[in-house]
Amino acid sequence: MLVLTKIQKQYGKNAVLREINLQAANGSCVGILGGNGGGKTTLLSVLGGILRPDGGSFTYDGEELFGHEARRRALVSFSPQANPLMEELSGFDNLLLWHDRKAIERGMAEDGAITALGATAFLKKPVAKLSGGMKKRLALSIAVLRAPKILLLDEPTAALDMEGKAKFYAYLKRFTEGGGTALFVTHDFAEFAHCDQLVFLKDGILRDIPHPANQAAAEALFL
Ligand SMILES: Nc1ncnc2c1ncn2[C@@H]1O[C@H](COP(=O)(O)OP(=O)(O)OP(=O)(O)O)[C@@H](O)[C@H]1O
Repeated sequence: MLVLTKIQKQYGKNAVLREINLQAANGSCVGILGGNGGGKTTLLSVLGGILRPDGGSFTYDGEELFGHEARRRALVSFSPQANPLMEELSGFDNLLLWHDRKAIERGMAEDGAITALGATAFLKKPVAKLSGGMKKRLALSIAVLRAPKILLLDEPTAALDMEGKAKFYAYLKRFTEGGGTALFVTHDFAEFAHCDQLVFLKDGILRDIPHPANQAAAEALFL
């Protein structure tokens, strides 16, 4: 079980996360909805170790991850909105910045994660010559290759074509069926069909949305 309790984060006087509470079962996908500037990226950045929280706790199966960086890194992977790629290197060499060669080769096998995301075919090309969707497939491959228990996904499908999205949803299903927990930020309401639980981030607080949600009811939350 993933449990967030009273997580807080402010930038100067701007309290973006006031009191974040969430419980997610192992093997589930939580969809996170919210307006622009609502704090979704801030929340994933705090959980992903990019930003330091001002307070609160983040536990996985009872183990505290805030302040325990090695354990957080072993259990949590973050796919940020902006791809963490070196443009002048090939896709393969970008993977090598994060993973050892054996893990990459396993990922490139027929049943591997890189192949599942549709990135294996263009790994020899320099990233600068890849399309936006190809870069996102590569960035997602970097995030998932460690086989984390918790996957933080910040608008993972924004640049993907229909095939890329279908491959990503299939990977997400495989990940949660294998016991992984995903936190999935998206602005595309239709994507919540791939989630088991929905929450809405507004005014620094997460509110539950009944699932499956109806789009009109979700839109009303923004007003
Ligand atoms: N590094 C920063 N320094 C100061 N304020 C920041 C910083 N990053 C974000 N903010 C502010 O925090 C608030 C939340 O931003 P955040 O990027 O977390 O929102 P979001 O929900 O991910 O938005 P979007 O849907 O537009 O991606 C905004 O008011 C933003 O201006």
